[in-house]
Amino acid sequence: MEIKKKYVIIVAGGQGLRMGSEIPKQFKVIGNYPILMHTLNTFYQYDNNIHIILVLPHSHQEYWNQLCKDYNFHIKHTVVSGGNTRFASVYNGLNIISEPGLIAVHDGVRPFTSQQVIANAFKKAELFGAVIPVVEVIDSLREIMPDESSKSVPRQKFRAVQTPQVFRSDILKRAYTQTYNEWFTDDASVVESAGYSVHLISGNTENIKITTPQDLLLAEMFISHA
Ligand SMILES: Nc1ccn([C@@H]2O[C@H](COP(=O)(O)OP(=O)(O)OP(=O)(O)O)[C@@H](O)[C@H]2O)c(=O)n1
Ligand SMILES: C[C@](O)(CO)[C@H](O)COP(=O)(O)O
Repeated sequence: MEIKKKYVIIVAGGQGLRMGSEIPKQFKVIGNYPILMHTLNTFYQYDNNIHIILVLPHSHQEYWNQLCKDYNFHIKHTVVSGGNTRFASVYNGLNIISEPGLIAVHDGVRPFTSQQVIANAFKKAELFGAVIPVVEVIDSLREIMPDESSKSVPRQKFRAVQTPQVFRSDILKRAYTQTYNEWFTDDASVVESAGYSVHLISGNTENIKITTPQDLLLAEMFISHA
C-alpha cells in the first residue's frame, strides 16, 4: 500500500481565558518542559518524519522561539499564525499543506495522548477518511430544556470527544471551505457538516485538555507518575 504523507496541525492559538494565567497555558511548564513541547514531542515519538505545523498567535511567536532556545528544543516544525477562533487557526494551518496525505489536528494543550491512539487514528483514517478518539462519559447527564427545567438523558448514548482527529487531506480541505458556524467546536463537526461520516475509535482517559488551573494540577500528577 502507498505510504501517505503524514501531517499534524497542533493548534495553540488560543488565549487560555479559562486558565486565567499571565503566561498562556500552552507555555506553562509541567515536568520541566512547557506543555507545548511535550505535545510536539509526542507526535515526533510516533513518527519522526511527520510534518508538524504549529499554530500560534503572531504575538506569541517570539516568546516561543526564545523558549525553544532556552530549552534546547530542536524538533523540526513550521509555525503558522493563529486566527480568532479554533476554526480559523486550523484553516490557517491547512493553507500551507499542498501535497495530499493524512492530516491530524490536535490541541496543543493535550500533551497526554497515547502512542497507541495516535497510531490507531492514522491507521483507521486510511480506511475511513475521518477518525476521532472518544471516551465514555462517567458522570450522569441532564439536558436543559427551553423553559430551564431539566431531564435526565441516558449517558450510554453519548461520548466525550478528544483529539487527535485524523482526516484524509482532501476531506478536511473541502470541509474547511465552509463558512464558520459557532457549533464547529472541533474538526469532526466541520467535516460532518460537509456531508462526511466520522469513524470513532477509543481515546485514552489521561488525554485531558488542559483548560483550568485544576487540570494543570492533574497534568503535574500524570507527569510525575509517568
Ligand atoms: N483562536 C484559537 C482558539 C483556540 N485555539 C486552540 O484550540 C485548543 C483548544 O482550545 P481551548 O482549550 O479552548 O483553548 P483556549 O481558547 O486557549 O482557552 P479558553 O477558551 O479558556 O480561552 C487550544 O490548544 C487552543 O490554543 C486556537 O488555536 N486558536
Ligand atoms: C477539539 C476539542 O478539544 C474536542 O473535545 C474541543 O471541542 C475544543 O473545545 P474548546 O472550547 O475550544 O476548548
